[in-house]
Amino acid sequence: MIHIKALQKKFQNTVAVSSIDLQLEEGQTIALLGPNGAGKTTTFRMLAGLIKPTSGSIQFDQVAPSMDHRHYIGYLPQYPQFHGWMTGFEFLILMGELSGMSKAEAKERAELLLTRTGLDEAKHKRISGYSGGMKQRLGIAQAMIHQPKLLILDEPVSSLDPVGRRDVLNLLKTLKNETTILFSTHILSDAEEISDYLVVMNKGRVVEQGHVHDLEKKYQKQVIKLAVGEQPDHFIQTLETLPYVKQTRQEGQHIYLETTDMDATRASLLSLIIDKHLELTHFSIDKTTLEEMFLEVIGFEASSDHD
Ligand SMILES: Nc1ncnc2c1ncn2[C@@H]1O[C@H](COP(=O)(O)OP(=O)(O)OP(=O)(O)O)[C@@H](O)[C@H]1O
Repeated sequence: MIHIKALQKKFQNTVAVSSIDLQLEEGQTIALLGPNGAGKTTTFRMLAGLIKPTSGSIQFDQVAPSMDHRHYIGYLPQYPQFHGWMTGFEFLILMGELSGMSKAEAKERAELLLTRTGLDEAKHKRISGYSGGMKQRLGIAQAMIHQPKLLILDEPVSSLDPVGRRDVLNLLKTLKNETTILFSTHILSDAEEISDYLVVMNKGRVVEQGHVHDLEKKYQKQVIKLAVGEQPDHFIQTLETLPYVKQTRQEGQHIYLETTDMDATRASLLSLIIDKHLELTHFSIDKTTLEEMFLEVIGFEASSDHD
């Protein structure tokens, strides 16, 4: 649906986005992840048609290259501006009219979106009295006023308190079925919770991308944590000879054992402990999270700077 090819943006001497290639599919919720300065906002501003790429191309399947693709996109900037003296209802009607609707159409759409975003009760109140979460929900309603096919949200939950954050995440979950959503965040658990596809950027480049479940499979490690009544360093040598054991490490009295086959390793480990009459004082199974994937790909990039 969106084909991004060799997209680059330079600001004087800063390369904000460095030749990225992406294919984004219709109907998905896509999270763009990355630390500060990764190039997320710059990528979004190019997609939304607010700034021109230095080179490369963005092609929308449903929009002819000669056409303005902006009607196709709803955009919520990282720091949205509102007229605080207006009510939420007035603001949405104004935004609808600015996007080319008649007053009657804009009113109807505003009513609908205020209900969708849970702002019905506050619709005749001034925006200056809205909480951060309410403003962000109003911002999402504004981005959806013209029924865009693609909703681009720049860090929609970063500045919110836990309640506001939860409200916006829940709203995004309900919007998933009606539009393609592309949003940025540096909080991986938010991305994991609501998105189907993850794109990780660092220093202007895409360093990893894939469907959430594929990335989980690729990066999730299965780890056994155990403690036995024997010096761990001695026991570790025996553990390393077990099949499927990939890596072991010791932290105090605990041994961490990474395996490629949890069932087989658990069985052989427990029979080893019984055979050797060892006292098992701790046994648990952990899975690493995508958080570690995020740190790994970001960390890898950071260290490659020193090459
Ligand atoms: N208008 C500009 N002029 C000069 N440099 C810019 C401009 N906009 C962005 N940059 C630089 O481009 C790089 C990428 O910035 P960008 O805002 O796209 O990152 P980001 O991933 O959105 O970061 P954040 O999470 O902090 O919002 C940064 O080094 C930033 O300083």
